[in-house]
Amino acid sequence: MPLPSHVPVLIAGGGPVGLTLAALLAEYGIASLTVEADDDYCTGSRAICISRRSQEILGWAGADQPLTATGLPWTGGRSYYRDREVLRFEMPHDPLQRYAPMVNIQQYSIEEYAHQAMQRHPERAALQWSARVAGLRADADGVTVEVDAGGQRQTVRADWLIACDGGRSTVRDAMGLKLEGMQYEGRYVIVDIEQASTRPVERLAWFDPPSNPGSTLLMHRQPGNVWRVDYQIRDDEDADEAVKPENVLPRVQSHLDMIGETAPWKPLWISIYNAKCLTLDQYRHGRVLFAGDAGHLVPIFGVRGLNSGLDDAGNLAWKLAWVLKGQAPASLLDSYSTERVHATRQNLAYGAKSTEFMAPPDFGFRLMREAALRLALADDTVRSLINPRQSAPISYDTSPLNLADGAPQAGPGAAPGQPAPDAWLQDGDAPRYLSACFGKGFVALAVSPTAALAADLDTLAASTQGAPHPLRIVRVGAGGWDDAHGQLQQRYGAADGLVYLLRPDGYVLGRWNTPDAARLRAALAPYYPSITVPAHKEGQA
Ligand SMILES: O=C(O)CCc1cccc(O)c1
Repeated sequence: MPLPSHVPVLIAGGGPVGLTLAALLAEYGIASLTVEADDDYCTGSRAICISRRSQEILGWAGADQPLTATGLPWTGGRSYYRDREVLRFEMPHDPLQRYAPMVNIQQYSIEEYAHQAMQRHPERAALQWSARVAGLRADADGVTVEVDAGGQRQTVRADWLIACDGGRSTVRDAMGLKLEGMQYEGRYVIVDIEQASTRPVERLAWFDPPSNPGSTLLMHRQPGNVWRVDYQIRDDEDADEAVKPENVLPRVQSHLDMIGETAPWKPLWISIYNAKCLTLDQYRHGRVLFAGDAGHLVPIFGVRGLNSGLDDAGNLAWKLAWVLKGQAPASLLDSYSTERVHATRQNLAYGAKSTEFMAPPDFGFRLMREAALRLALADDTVRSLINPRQSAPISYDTSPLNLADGAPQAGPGAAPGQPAPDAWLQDGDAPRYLSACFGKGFVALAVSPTAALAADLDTLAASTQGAPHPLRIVRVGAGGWDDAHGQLQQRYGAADGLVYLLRPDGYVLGRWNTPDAARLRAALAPYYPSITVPAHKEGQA
């Protein structure tokens, strides 16, 4: 198939991050072409745990419904040392929440749902299978990309190239860039098996279990009676031998016997893994941007891999849209790199801690783990050391986009740079989730505004109506939505007159107490060219 000679955005890599980005861009009215080297969705279930934040992001793309319908929600887990339970944990959740804290589903399903979301915009989101980037030349205005597709080399000129082509990124290689960091030596065999079971969905971990003495073993349930089993192999084991079915099956069987799962089972997919903490130090290189594994490799423990890649897509989509629609200068994309490199460094710090527990890299870590596990048998206070530190959205504390905090007394939970907490509100009888307002334009959340403030906000919103993604006002109290469950009060310290400006990706840009119109205009002018800020007069404060 002939590829277009020019596209606004070329996405290299049609995995879950690339396809989600394409679907988000299409929602924002931006056309993209995604090229994927394989001829179908991935094989093997690969990433399996989708965080609440990732579910929200997939929701902006319109890909959350099949995920919620098929995925297996879970809220916590249990860990065992030898044959005794040493930890039972719950992730923060309440029955009013829009999404479960975590949903288990095979990566290929995420790819399929994101692709389906793309297909709702056939004019804006094209996917070419069996097409790989073979070379590129970037300049100040765009990137000329050589693509091998259907046995032919074709040239595509892209205004922007987004590398979502995974850990072995050809874009990264072509640009001579290297991931920096470290790798752990401890290796895990990853096996998917099919077995019917009535066991609840939760994270299960065994340290030194009688079924596999000396090893650590994880189990996660996935849809379709599929179980992910990860187990650590000994340092002296040969990797090629370790993944042979004749070596894998007895270890899995021994574990199933131990936990009393007696139904017939069969292996579906076998792989091997060692934890890596690697990143580029910048995700923007002129007209080329990196997202997901192409830019960073994060340990699986704590499930930050795919989830951080989807966060990249959520951060990048609105910024690219704003730049491409002429609503913001290209320098806005520098903040993508600053924010997401910061997030990766946090994720790597958490991931490293989890890995040091799951695959202790030396005698010292092994000894510490042994001590923690033994103590945890008797002492509740030690149990937090065993907690897997599950993925959570990272705050952008030092983002250049954050505005000075005008309402610190409202508490730290929704300060500028924080992921905006969700809240279940009521619009008359209709329930409304605040998070459902994200993924479009900026949102001004106003708590019981005075009549003058409400009028200022309405004027401001009206002045953005011609923009591709206008400002939306969410008024709570005083004739607006109702904080019926007290969640806004609890999470936003919602005193009368507070105004929060929330970014399209659901991060807090700024907050103030009864701000005047000039302050709100100044805050939003960088994102809405129709909002003008009067020139600063000499001598004015
Ligand atoms: O529960 C954990 O800490 C890791 C779960 C997981 C995530 C992705 C792949 C995999 O094999 C296991």
